[in-house]
Amino acid sequence: MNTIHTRTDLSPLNDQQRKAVLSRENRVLVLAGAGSGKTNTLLQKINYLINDVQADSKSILAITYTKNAANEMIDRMILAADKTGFYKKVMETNGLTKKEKDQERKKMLHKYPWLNQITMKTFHGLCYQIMRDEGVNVYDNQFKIVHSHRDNSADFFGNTAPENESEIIQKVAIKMSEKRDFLIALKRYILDYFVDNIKEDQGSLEFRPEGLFFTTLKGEKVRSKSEQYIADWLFRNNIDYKYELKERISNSNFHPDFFIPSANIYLEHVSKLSHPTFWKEMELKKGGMTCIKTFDKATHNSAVFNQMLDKVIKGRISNDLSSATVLNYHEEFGGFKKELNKFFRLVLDVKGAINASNKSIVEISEEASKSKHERVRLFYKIVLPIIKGYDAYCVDRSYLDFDGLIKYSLKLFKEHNTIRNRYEKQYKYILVDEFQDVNNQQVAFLKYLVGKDSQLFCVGDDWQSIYGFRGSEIDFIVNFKEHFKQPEIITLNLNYRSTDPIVKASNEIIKKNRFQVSKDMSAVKKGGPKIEVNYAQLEAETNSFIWEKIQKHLGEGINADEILILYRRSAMKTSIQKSLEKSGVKVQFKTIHSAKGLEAKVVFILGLNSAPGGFPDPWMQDKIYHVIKKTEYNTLLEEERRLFYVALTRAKEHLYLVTPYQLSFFFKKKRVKTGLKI
Ligand SMILES: Nc1ncnc2c1ncn2[C@@H]1O[C@H](COP(=O)(O)OP(=O)(O)OP(=O)(O)O)[C@@H](O)[C@H]1O
Repeated sequence: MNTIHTRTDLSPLNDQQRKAVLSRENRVLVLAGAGSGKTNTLLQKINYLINDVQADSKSILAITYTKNAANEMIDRMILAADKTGFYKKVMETNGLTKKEKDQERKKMLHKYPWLNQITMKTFHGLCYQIMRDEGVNVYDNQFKIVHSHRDNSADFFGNTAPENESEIIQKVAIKMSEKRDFLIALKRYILDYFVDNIKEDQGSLEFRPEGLFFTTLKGEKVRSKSEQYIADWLFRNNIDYKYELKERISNSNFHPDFFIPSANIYLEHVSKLSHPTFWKEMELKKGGMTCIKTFDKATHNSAVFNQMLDKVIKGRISNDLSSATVLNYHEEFGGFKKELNKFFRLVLDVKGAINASNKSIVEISEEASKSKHERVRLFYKIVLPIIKGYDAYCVDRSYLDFDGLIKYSLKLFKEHNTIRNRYEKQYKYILVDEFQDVNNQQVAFLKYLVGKDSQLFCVGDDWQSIYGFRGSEIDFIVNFKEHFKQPEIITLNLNYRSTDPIVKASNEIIKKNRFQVSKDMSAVKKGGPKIEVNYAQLEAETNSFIWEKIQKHLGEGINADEILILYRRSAMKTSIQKSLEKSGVKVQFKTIHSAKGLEAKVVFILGLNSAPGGFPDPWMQDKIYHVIKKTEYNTLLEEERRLFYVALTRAKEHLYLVTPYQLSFFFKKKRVKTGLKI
């Protein structure tokens, strides 16, 4: 490339990075693999716009995916501007709290007004600003922000609602549980799918594990789904019963399935798997007791079964059953708090995915009713009314949650062209980091915001798109030119972060994906140690492998905070984390999803076995999400591979792939133990 004289020092950049910085095209996508300096390029672009294009700082908008990323961007801009080295020293001061860092950042921004005037925000932060200034046109201007269950860090300057998303969703469910039927349906769902963990392929009647497996509404365990049904029916009808009560008639012990004291009858449920009931009946007869038999066949149709129970049991009870006792939410769920919290987390994630999609609640409800899995159908039957209740609760109190911020900003732009024009005119340069993670709503918003003559400068890596389950659409980056007309697409091919073996291995893995933009990444750092793969029969063996390696690297002078242990599910790290903590070694533990953007000298990736719950486990994504977005096995597997790519590329020098049990099929036919050759 010919030397171009610029006020901004672009000499540290490589040719492609420089090309991106200098581009004057209106739509630019910088597409590149991990560690290639995308964020760096974006920051230099801002410097170039200010120093060379002489753009007004107020006309620059940089959008990041997380609040932390926005702060990091601001920090990097301040560091570049502060020639005294003061801010660098501050940042390097050990033990500064987040609050103190925020204060220092604010002070520095005052020192550099041009920097202060650049808008560097997340989509939510930007929409908050827009709604605060113009929201009165589409919403109550006294609105309060409801914090997301995932991110409580955003600061809305005293404009935060007194309750967060999680608290509201539970409040709504509690209110709805005043209706007995709703409470019972919710409890049944939690017991089946969060306590008993029944899987969708375990057909409700045929699935009959040994022993007492199924939890009844009353809270005890019974042997089959049919028995559970009978127990629940009795509970719902407020009829007291004893399950498998030990009886002794004429010298022999036996356990009739149910005894109902108020009717003085026994109930025996008969299925193909039941032991013969003949002698039990004889014994009961001898004792002058009534025994009623119910049959499995009848339970296939719940209406018929209900009718039968109504007839044979209610008729024999003298009590007035109409005054069923009021069930109390807190009492009913007292013993299942953990499971209930898990359920609500899922509800909130699903709510987010629905909001990120283009589908309405009605469409989701129709789609869900067609699911072949009972678990999925029941989930939406219970959850969609909760989500509706949540939305109504927020509107009543002028609350806006993160999804609401973008939804109403979009509405504002759609319905108020003059306002939209004003923003379009203001932001002449719109830069978006991590573009692979955008969802439908965010792209719709961008399309309103970016004017014909403004520059949209996106950077991202389709190989690192890992939030499909939350609604991110990889298609926006892979098929960028279909969404934004005539773009210039620049690829960066050099990885500055990782050594040669790491870059080669990660390329090799990701190339197996079909839906991707192929890129040729190569390492700037040649040489470097081989990747080590360790698998053993026992978890204790893999743990001692990790332990020894950590000791070795600490001995070499590598800091503990340069050692990162990555996992897909928290169960994978529990035992090793415990033993490291006990010995006082403070390495970083992160889920792969939360390690995005990080780097470390030494990285361990745990749990690499392709068993259910391992990694990869494409079916780990709950089928509940398939209602919002149809997803096939291969698509899910590709996302798993991208997740693995993100994990691999966090490592700068030493990379260890570790698992007890069977090794992942990500490595089949590769050499294992040590010295993986890829
Ligand atoms: N031209 C360059 N010369 C030397 N080092 C560079 C250059 N560009 C980037 N780097 C370094 O490479 C590393 C990765 O850069 P950066 O974090 O910007 O990459 P990225 O592409 O955003 O990474 P990822 O997508 O994996 O999060 C950083 O340490 C950065 O300083």
